[in-house]
Amino acid sequence: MRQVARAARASERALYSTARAYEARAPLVVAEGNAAVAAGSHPAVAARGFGFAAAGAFATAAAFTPTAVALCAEGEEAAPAGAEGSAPSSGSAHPTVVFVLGGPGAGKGTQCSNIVNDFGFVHLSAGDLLRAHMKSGSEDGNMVAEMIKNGQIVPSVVTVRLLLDAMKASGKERFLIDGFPRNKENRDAWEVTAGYDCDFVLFFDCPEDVMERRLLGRGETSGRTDDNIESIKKRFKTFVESSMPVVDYYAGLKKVRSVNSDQSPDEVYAQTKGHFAAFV
Ligand SMILES: Nc1ncnc2c1ncn2[C@@H]1O[C@H](COP(=O)(O)OP(=O)(O)O)[C@@H](O)[C@H]1O
Ligand SMILES: O=c1ccn([C@@H]2O[C@H](COP(=O)(O)OP(=O)(O)O)[C@@H](O)[C@H]2O)c(=O)[nH]1
Repeated sequence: MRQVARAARASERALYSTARAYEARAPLVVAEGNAAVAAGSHPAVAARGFGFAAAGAFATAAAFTPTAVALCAEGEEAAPAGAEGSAPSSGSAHPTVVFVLGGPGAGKGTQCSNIVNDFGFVHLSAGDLLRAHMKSGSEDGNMVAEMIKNGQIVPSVVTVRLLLDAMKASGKERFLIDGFPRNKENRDAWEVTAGYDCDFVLFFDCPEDVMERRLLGRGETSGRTDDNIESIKKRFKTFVESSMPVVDYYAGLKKVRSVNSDQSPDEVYAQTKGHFAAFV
């Protein structure tokens, strides 16, 4: 444990210099990133005061990764992911966060609504937040719109800020973060910016042909620019190449609670709620 803590502190010092070097190169973006940090609720993170840039996010995330891993390793030792259905101990220093992952159309949103009703979680869909942001007339709205249509992953600086703002605005302590993190950069940025990792990942496992049928059905009424066959194919590719490695990463940490979502909604929920027994 001491070794891990030392490694984390060393990485943190390295992170701080990286962030400072970065700040010198991109002051405007860091200012935006700091706004995101200020919106977050974790004091240790606010004290660090660093930011991400849309343009440089990928390179920067790579520089941050050792810290994220060190902090994660430390967190794991201090607060293990726990057995099925276990809740974090009371007095936890951070909110309860469950990342809800699964392919497009796997049924994440549908099941999140059920969990909200029964277990008092707040449901934050990263996709819904991005779609609202895109329609809000924001400066980067066009970029977000284009990326969603093409099934690409919006830079973390945008998504993490939207999520942390929404969490803060809710004033609540239990969150289902639906459809995020979608790649390694998202995951690293979350952990560094929020200052803590998720409690566990709820993963909906569904075959691609089933998801495709559902999405085409949803597309008849959703009005979404990406519920069409061309965008759906791109989203599947992004899911396999970028998002599944995140699920695999958490599986390696024994943090994934998996549900077969190729069943009726009621059957899926019967399995899903078993993972939340500790939150009644
Ligand atoms: N278990 C299920 N069986 C059949 N249809 C489903 C099931 N779960 C969700 N759906 C439908 O499939 C579509 C995609 O579900 P949704 O919850 O929006 O998925 P996601 O949030 O993973 O993209 C919606 O039209 C929804 O009503
Ligand atoms: O953290 C996120 C969540 C969503 N998206 C974008 O929003 C789209 C729709 O995501 P959502 O979760 O709403 O729908 P799903 O693909 O799961 O049906 C994705 O394809 C991405 O383009 C993103 O970039 N980052």
